[in-house]
Amino acid sequence: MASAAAVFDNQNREYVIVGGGNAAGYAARTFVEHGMADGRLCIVSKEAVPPYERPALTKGYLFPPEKKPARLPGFHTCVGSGGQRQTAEWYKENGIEVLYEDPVEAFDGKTQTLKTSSGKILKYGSLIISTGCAAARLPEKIGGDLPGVHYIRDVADADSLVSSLGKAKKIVVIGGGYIGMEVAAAACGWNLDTTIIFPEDHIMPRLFTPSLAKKYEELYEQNGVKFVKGALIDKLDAGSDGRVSSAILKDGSVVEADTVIVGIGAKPSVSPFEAVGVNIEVGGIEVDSMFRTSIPSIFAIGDVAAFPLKMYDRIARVEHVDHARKSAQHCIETLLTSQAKAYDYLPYFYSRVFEYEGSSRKIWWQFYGDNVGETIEVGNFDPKIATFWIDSDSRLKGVFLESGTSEEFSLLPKLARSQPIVDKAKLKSATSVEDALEIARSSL
Ligand SMILES: Cc1cc2nc3c(=O)[nH]c(=O)nc-3n(C[C@H](O)[C@H](O)[C@H](O)COP(=O)(O)OP(=O)(O)OC[C@H]3O[C@@H](n4cnc5c(N)ncnc54)[C@H](O)[C@@H]3O)c2cc1C
Ligand SMILES: NC(=O)c1ccc[n+]([C@@H]2O[C@H](COP(=O)([O-])OP(=O)(O)OC[C@H]3O[C@@H](n4cnc5c(N)ncnc54)[C@H](O)[C@@H]3O)[C@@H](O)[C@H]2O)c1
Ligand SMILES: O=C1O[C@H]([C@@H](O)CO)C(O)=C1O
Repeated sequence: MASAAAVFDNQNREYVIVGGGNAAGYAARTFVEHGMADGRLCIVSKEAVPPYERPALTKGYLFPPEKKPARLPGFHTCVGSGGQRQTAEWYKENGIEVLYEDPVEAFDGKTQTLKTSSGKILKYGSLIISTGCAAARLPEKIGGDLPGVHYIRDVADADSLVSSLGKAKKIVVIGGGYIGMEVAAAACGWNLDTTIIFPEDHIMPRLFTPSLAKKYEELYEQNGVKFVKGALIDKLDAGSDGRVSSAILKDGSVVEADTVIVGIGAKPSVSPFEAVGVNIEVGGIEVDSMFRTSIPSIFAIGDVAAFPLKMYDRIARVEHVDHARKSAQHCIETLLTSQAKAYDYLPYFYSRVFEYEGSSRKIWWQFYGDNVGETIEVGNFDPKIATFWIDSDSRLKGVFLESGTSEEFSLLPKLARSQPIVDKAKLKSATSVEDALEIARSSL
């Protein structure tokens, strides 16, 4: 590609964002807010549509047809945080060039050029890598690519899943993390026979305590969902029609299924940017507190960025939308204003399930901070429950709340950010979630 830039001089771009996902949408907004988008910004996207709020794909998108599912253009960024809906027209009106379905396949840092799959050569002034993650897959040799086996990362995946759900009777969900929990709850809305299979002994092992997980598992069981815990998949088998027909577990047991949804984690999409510098511990492109990589004028944001999590003094990758939004805003603001402001992120995760009309119980939870130290759980899940993570110095490090009011939820980031010393005995003796939150508030 060495001479490409000279040949394709008309392909010069001042700012290029690679990846048209959640972070890209918020980055584009920040360019517009600073009057720096018009004729100067180009987004190179693998997908066929402008950036959208990815969380919707395992929530409103999977409502059954009669329960008014969410569809594009309804949830383009930045509506998820109460902002403007940036449709394809919005990008045009703001003079932003978007190349659709044309992923970047090659990168040359010396000549500052990118090559897309259609063969376009783009020379950039500044490059923002926002390629996100891709779903981890089960190997092809154990049936990971059989018809009827689904992964869910983008709207095309979600469309394919919806068409399978319409015909499905028995579904198997592999993985007990976010996708597993959200897709299994969605399947209840379609009245499908649903089994979740995962290797750990409880759901959401990265965040939930065993006791918290038990409450949610019971709710899923009341909705008819079956759990197979501590189990690994040996292979997925196909029926005579070539479609998946069962999951065979390592212990030899067989779980029948006409549709399988795999949610076994995500991998940062670093290719073709490996040379920019990959962090070996957490994966992803390594950046500093202003999202600058090791190469001048190249930045990385969102799921793919391995950044300094200042509060906890460690390098982290965060695969959640709040960080995608905030990292995008922070990176573009510091880039365009030359303000040397360090990103100081407070981790925030949430989920909402059983939201469809007619569901017997909606659930919605939020977590802020770090889930380290001992835990104190308050409440019976009727509907509220709270968990507090407290370190050996009695500092509150993390807090989880189910079914809070907006006022209660707004207390959580204050607590997790300031990490007050709490009276553990008093917190343990709290008679209700409201009481526990009041005790925590009074320690601020
Ligand atoms: C189904 C689902 C539900 C989720 N729900 C929640 C939730 O409820 N709450 C929450 O906090 N988080 C949730 N997340 C996580 C959240 O969506 C991500 O953290 C967020 O999308 C990250 O934004 P991003 O821009 O970094 O990556 P993405 O949004 O994944 O965007 C990356 C984009 O880059 C494109 N791309 C990749 N490689 C190339 C290339 N070489 N050239 C061009 N384009 C490329 C991809 O196709 C994609 O469009 C969910 C994720 C999924 C998959
Ligand atoms: N509400 C949310 O924040 C939300 C919702 C959906 C998706 N997401 C994001 O989407 C991405 C993918 O989600 P996910 O649920 O797949 O990842 P995850 O990391 O939350 O969960 C993966 C789960 O897969 C299981 N697992 C791992 N390896 C396995 C294997 N070989 N066989 C069987 N099971 C295995 C484990 O039970 C683990 O909990 C993540 O980045 C996640 O943060 C977030
Ligand atoms: O952050 C989110 O954005 C979407 C949706 O609210 C957009 O309309 C969604 O389901 C989230 O959790």
